[in-house]
Amino acid sequence: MAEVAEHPGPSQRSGRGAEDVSEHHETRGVSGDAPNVTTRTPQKDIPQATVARLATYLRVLALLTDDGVAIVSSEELAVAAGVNSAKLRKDLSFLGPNGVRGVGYDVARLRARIEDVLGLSDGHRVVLVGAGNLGRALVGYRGFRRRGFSVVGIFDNDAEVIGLEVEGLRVRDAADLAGEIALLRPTIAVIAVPDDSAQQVCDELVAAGMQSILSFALCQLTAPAGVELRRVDLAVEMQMLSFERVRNADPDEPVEGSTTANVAETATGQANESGAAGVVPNSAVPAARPLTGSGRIARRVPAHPMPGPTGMSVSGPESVTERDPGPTLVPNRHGLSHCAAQAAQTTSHTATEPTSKGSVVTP
Ligand SMILES: NC(=O)c1ccc[n+]([C@@H]2O[C@H](COP(=O)([O-])OP(=O)(O)OC[C@H]3O[C@@H](n4cnc5c(N)ncnc54)[C@H](O)[C@@H]3O)[C@@H](O)[C@H]2O)c1
Repeated sequence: MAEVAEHPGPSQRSGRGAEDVSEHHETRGVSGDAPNVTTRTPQKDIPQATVARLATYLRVLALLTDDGVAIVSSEELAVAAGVNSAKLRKDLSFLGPNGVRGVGYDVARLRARIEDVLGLSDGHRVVLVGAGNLGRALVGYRGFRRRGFSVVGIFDNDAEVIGLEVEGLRVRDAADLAGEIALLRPTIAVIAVPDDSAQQVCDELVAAGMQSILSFALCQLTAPAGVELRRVDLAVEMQMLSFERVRNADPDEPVEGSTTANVAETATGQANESGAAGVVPNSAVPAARPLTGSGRIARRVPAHPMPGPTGMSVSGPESVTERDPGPTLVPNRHGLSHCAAQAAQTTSHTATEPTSKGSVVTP
């Protein structure tokens, strides 16, 4: 938390910018003076981009709590979250009055309020289907539990995997999915099976009553209306980084061991010095640009990044500034042909793709 303390640090006293918190004052929700959350903000009124940023604020608030910080100003919270303070105040206005003019936000109360709005107050029970490389890494990541997501069941259909213990959980037989889900009462299901099994698993989860499904399969899945289906593709995140890296390259500034021509070749997939299309030798890779560069991702990085525990990062700034390494991902051994066949019929929301209204548009 040293980063927060330095720029300028949240404290037990009111911080700079605390007076700004009075900008948001909606009549619904809790009063700034009320000790308890009594009224739910209608979640449907909150834009999805704001929801994604609320999750970021929540992460920052959790770290502040860990550090014993009781009050934080809007400016301090904004810096730590990597957004500008006006946007933060606008986001928090959806929660109703929370801050106190000249004082700031009560960290515990704001945290509880955001958890309430995000539906996290009671935590979530998560089941995961596919106890392979990815599934085991996800189950092994303790950050989920810290953030209210407890994996209560893990399933597989491989006889050699069923019965194995993963992080204290016995891998259950996927054939028993429906009955086990009725017993386990999960609120979220995660799909980590190969692409050619993903739709079938999705259908089984829906049939078992699951209404919130997160899929790591690369192919797009379909589900009935009323089922919230989100997809995470870390490769898309890296493709976006790749794009930003190329876009941020200054054509007038030669980079050691490289030329602007190299950059252009990388972007277009044309042959470079090595003679291989789209492959650039290490020496030709341009140096990283300063975070203050003109690129969209670079602009979203906080001036003073705050590391913190994160889960499957599908959002903006925190994915650049994580403290915890998160799950270790192992390359998939399956092809993509199945996905291509399904690409035409999609209903899933893609958490990481730029076309989504999802969390990629965080600050
Ligand atoms: N979105 C991402 O960023 C990302 C990253 C890595 C992997 N993936 C995807 O995650 C999936 C899993 O990858 P992996 O490397 O863990 O694969 P893996 O082969 O190591 O594990 C897959 C597991 O699923 C099980 N399985 C297969 N069919 C099943 C079914 N019908 N019901 C229950 N279990 C079943 C297998 O027995 C195996 O244990 C793949 O689709 C991969 O493309 C996505």
